[in-house]
Amino acid sequence: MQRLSRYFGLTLPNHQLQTMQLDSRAVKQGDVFIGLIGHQIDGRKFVTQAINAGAAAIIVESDDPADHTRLTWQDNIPVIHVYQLASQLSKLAGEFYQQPSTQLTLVGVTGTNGKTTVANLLTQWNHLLGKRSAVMGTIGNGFYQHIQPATNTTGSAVEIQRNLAEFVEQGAEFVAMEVSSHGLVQQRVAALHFDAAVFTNLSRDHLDYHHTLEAYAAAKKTLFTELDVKQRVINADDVVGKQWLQELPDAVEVSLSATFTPQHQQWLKAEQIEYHPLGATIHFSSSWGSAIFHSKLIGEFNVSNLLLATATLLSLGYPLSDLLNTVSQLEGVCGRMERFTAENKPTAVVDYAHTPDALEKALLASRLHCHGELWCIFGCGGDRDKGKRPQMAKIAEQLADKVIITDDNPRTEDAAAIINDIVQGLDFPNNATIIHRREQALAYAFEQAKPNDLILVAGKGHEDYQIIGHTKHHFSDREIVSQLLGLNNKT
Ligand SMILES: CC(=O)N[C@H]1[C@@H](OP(=O)(O)OP(=O)(O)OC[C@H]2O[C@@H](n3ccc(=O)[nH]c3=O)[C@H](O)[C@@H]2O)O[C@H](CO)[C@@H](O)[C@@H]1O[C@H](C)C(=O)N[C@@H](C)C(=O)N[C@H](CCC(=O)O)C(=O)O
Ligand SMILES: Nc1ncnc2c1ncn2[C@@H]1O[C@H](COP(=O)(O)OP(=O)(O)OP(=O)(O)O)[C@@H](O)[C@H]1O
Ligand SMILES: N[C@H](CCC[C@H](N)C(=O)O)C(=O)O
Ligand SMILES: [Mg+2]
Repeated sequence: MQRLSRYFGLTLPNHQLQTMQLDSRAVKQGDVFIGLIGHQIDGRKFVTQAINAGAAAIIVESDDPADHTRLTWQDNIPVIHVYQLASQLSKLAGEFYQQPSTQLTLVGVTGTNGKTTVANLLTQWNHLLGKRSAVMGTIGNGFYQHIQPATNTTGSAVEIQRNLAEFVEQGAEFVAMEVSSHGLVQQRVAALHFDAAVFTNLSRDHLDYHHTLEAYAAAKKTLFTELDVKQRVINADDVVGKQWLQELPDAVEVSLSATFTPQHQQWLKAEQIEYHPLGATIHFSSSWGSAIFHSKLIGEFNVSNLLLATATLLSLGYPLSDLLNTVSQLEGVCGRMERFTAENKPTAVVDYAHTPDALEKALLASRLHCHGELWCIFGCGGDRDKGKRPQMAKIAEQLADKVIITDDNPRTEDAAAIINDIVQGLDFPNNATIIHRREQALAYAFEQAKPNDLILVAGKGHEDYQIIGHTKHHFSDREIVSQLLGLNNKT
């Protein structure tokens, strides 16, 4: 409690507090419950429930500035009222958990696509270099190869500080985390101390939340302009990244283009890239020196992701020779351009492309590795940005030889209505096959495709569920593809 007393300038009982909890249902004896005014629910109505569950202190959001740091009591438990609590929570939780982000190297990764890939590459690379390293993001949170699933890409302000504190306690030296635009707008990372922040790219997504692309870009930008960040690593091939670089003269420029002319002191650019069936050979130069990387990753965008990770580590002082010695051991990330092959069967690539830009990139990358016909199986999530649906259809039709449209987490929407929105983007709707049940769509593709064809299964990547209504049913593209190929359940 002393830390809370100090933080708020209040005299509070001298109890030892346990965990900070945002959800009353998780409160245990000795915890602090935080009652926030949420988007859907007023969390303050759970104070009594939290006290009954054993909360030793309560902090509640107040909409009245005059109420700020007012102390009241309920059943002998102190209740501290805080104006605009949500925006202070990262700082408060940081104080509570003894500023864990200052006790390790923390890298934040933002952008529409590539966050999971770059964050996981950074963590995996640090592991290969012998450092205790953890990750937080879409696939989950935890040390390399010990990742526990998480609800959100970017956890709550409290969860992040708590996870970081646990990582510190378990000896972590390095953590990479995905920073979503929602996380930035909701101040979930506001008081973290980032050693580096990475920007991958910006394209259409989440307009249901941000409404305009400008607001979405502005949300991402705050990581580089408003938060405590030492190194800024920016994709100079991205239109938005290019603009930001003009405003951020200390930022590291990263480009896939040999004709790119660096303007800043720190930079890295590809000189030549060779794509081959099992990966890519990348010749690059940089302000830290030149090298040739042999990588198992496939697709042009993964070269961009890899070079962003490389520039980040170089800017943090990692020797180029260490990176060169380990780069070829880096594995692709679960459900991101993940290839499944069996003799005399079509190749399958399971990928998480669920935006128009990602689908385009995934199809172009697949084409590089496909000798027969290119199949594309995809759908669009319900209760998410509807505008992307016809755009994804158009891209699939233009870049694949065969298109199968199927369900992808219809959630509370009617699956037929979602597919109807998708089909509106097709110039030749009769050429596409519609099969709602995803396992049937996959089975159909594998029946019809020839051994030298490639089937891109897009949209679900690592997900092991199909959300229908509010229910999560077990479902995994990776498992089904493995079964269809007669593989030993590669999951
Ligand atoms: C709309 C939105 O973003 N909501 C986020 C927000 O929730 P909120 O505070 O508004 O929650 P609420 O449901 O109104 O509840 C208010 C409070 O009551 C508490 N409560 C509620 C019930 C109860 O019995 N007891 C109780 O104490 C809740 O714990 C909460 O603190 O803050 C929570 C904590 O940070 C988030 O988990 C939650 O994300 C929801 C689950 C969500 O779906 N968010 C998505 C849109 C999201 O954030 N996505 C991004 C991007 C993904 C991507 O890039 O693809 C992400 O970072 O995951
Ligand atoms: N640098 C990139 N540029 C464009 N597309 C990419 C890039 N990296 C990955 N992709 C595509 O986007 C998909 C999602 O990649 P990844 O999971 O790394 O991104 P993310 O930003 O974490 O996405 P999300 O916000 O959905 O978690 C991949 O499956 C791939 O199709
Ligand atoms: N984290 C993103 C990914 C969606 C992936 C796709 N499978 C879907 O359900 O739309 C979201 O929730 O919008
Ligand atoms: Mg992600």
